[in-house]
Amino acid sequence: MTEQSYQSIRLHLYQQQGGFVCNMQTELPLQGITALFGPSGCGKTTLLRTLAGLNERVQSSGACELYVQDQHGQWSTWQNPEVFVPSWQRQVGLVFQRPALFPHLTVLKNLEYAWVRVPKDQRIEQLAPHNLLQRVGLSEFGQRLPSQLSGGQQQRVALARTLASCPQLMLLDEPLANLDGAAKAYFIQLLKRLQQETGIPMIYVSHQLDEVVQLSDRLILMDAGSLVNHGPIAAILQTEEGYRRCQGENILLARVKENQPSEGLLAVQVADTTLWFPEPDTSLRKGSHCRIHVQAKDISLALRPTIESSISNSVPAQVVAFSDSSHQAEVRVQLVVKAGHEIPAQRLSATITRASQARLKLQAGATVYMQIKAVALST
Ligand SMILES: Nc1ncnc2c1ncn2[C@@H]1O[C@H](COP(=O)(O)OP(=O)(O)OP(=O)(O)O)[C@@H](O)[C@H]1O
Repeated sequence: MTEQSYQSIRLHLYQQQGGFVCNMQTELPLQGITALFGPSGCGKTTLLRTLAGLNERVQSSGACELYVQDQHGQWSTWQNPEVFVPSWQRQVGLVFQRPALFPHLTVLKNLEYAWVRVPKDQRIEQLAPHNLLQRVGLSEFGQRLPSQLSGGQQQRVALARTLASCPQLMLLDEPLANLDGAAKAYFIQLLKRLQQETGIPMIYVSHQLDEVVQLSDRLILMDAGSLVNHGPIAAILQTEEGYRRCQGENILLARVKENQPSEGLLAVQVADTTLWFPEPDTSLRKGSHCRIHVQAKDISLALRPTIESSISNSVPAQVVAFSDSSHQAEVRVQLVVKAGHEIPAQRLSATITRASQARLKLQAGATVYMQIKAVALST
């Protein structure tokens, strides 16, 4: 929808705060949703605040050079020893853990507050307050005060208000942290849809791996103040480092074979196997590539293809190795699904009990059949 969005960021940040040292030097493409993922205290918020223009004082205790590339390929400076562009001039939208809405303004007026501050020639009609309220499913709630909404609804208003400022980049700091299961699931789907519809790149901070894997297209792995790796999430999970840090979550690359809205089922091709699963998104076109998410605990292993089972998805794979899981009675089986025609061989993990490992006499090199419940798969 928007052609006004930033393309990439170039950053060199050196910062000491207490005993913590943040040292990052990178160029980050801005495409789709990028998750900043790493353990607590690794510097995710520090990086996000720097991008947002909330880290001006770093120049006195460290160094920061930050440049942004616009849609025409032009670079401009956001921060260096001579220049500091304040947050409000960066055209970035911020969403935090708490919605921070104006309590005395109605929902609609909260959105209008952001919209009227956008210069007329920079406004994107689809991001006008009424359109946004509809997009976040709150058309009926425009005249309510924030206090008359649930926490999940308030967070949707906060997201809509940020979009109403027509930003060229969205920065989100754990926006799901205070939401319960149902509100979280709704928000994840909403965020994915809004990103695809608006084309505005988003950088999203989280230390919840399942959230990150469901939501993001790209992943930045962080640890102890450094960037460990970054790239498309499926590629990162295939690296040794990504696999180790993201154990328990799998992304499979697949090609859409059939999308049957009447039965609500999607069929995708992975290597020579077809997987079926319920998928609400009927916009996925036949022949297009997609990514499938499945947790290691939702994959069981069999030595032969099973018949007469409610589990219809069975994918042949080869056992590569075993690694310990967090529970002593469990083991993670590293598997490789053989290459398809267009998609390379893919590594993933299944969690089973040690008792099952012994019973099946599983060893490296064995061929197994991964049984995956359809309801455990999602795009
Ligand atoms: N104002 C400050 N003064 C001193 N140390 C700070 C300050 N702000 C943050 N830190 C330290 O910097 C480190 C990085 O903090 P940051 O908030 O960026 O981490 P994070 O990865 O976002 O963590 P979390 O996931 O827990 O939110 C931490 O060790 C923190 O204690």
